[in-house]
Amino acid sequence: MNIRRSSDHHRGLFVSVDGPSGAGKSTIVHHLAQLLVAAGEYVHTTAEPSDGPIGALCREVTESTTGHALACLYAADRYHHLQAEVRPNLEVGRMVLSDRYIPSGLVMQRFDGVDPAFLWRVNAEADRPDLAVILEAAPEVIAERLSERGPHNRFQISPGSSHAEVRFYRPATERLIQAGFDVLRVDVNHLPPEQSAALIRDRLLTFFASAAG
Ligand SMILES: Nc1ncnc2c1ncn2[C@@H]1O[C@H](COP(=O)(O)OP(=O)(O)O)[C@@H](O)[C@H]1O
Ligand SMILES: Cc1cn([C@H]2C[C@H](O)[C@@H](COP(=O)(O)OP(=O)(O)O)O2)c(=O)[nH]c1=O
Repeated sequence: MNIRRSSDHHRGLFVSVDGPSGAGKSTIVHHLAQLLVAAGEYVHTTAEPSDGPIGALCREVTESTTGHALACLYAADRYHHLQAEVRPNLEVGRMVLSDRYIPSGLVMQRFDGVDPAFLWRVNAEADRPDLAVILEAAPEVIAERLSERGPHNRFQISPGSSHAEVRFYRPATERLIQAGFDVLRVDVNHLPPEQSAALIRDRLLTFFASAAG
């Protein structure tokens, strides 16, 4: 099934995938990329923090820095990621799939008590994705997946971190919808990652259908 001719040279679509740590973002982005390539798309997968210099700094200082400083640093990485990697790929017609984007910036720095209004402001100039996917799951489900995988940093080690993350995602998702973002919420409690990816692919198909029609 060829959903769109890649030679059309249209701007690609920008899709972000966020959700609590352990929900399955990386796994789903991997499957989604495979499905889109099989459908004839050129796909560029990426993640935040990015592979660029500011992303490296984010990873280096996440354990030793907190609050507003870290919020600004992740936002700085986001603006640089857009300029250096996301936009250039979109411009040549590739679909860009980002494992974490603005929603993570609205959620994670709340662990350090940063005011949601500040997080919104510092991210306000970042490009709006064509589709912002938010994976949703019960804290017990993601805590279980995280304990099998192992924590990646301080946001994932405290026993209540999964509960807090799920709680922070609710107002962040509502804020995005209120601001007019196209949000797709996917309940990943029971779905295997391949099926979640297929659901997102089907939603993207509707974009191509409406662009063609
Ligand atoms: N739908 C699913 N059902 C069961 N386990 C899953 C599912 N999605 C992901 N996993 C597992 O959960 C763990 C976390 O997945 P990962 O994709 O790394 O999450 P994230 O990127 O959201 O932190 C991995 O060990 C992965 O294999
Ligand atoms: C994009 C972003 C990520 N982060 C954090 C959340 C994650 O703990 C970490 C990304 O590390 P990563 O190893 O990719 O974790 P995961 O597999 O759980 O996504 O960066 C922020 O704190 N703020 C942000 O804006």
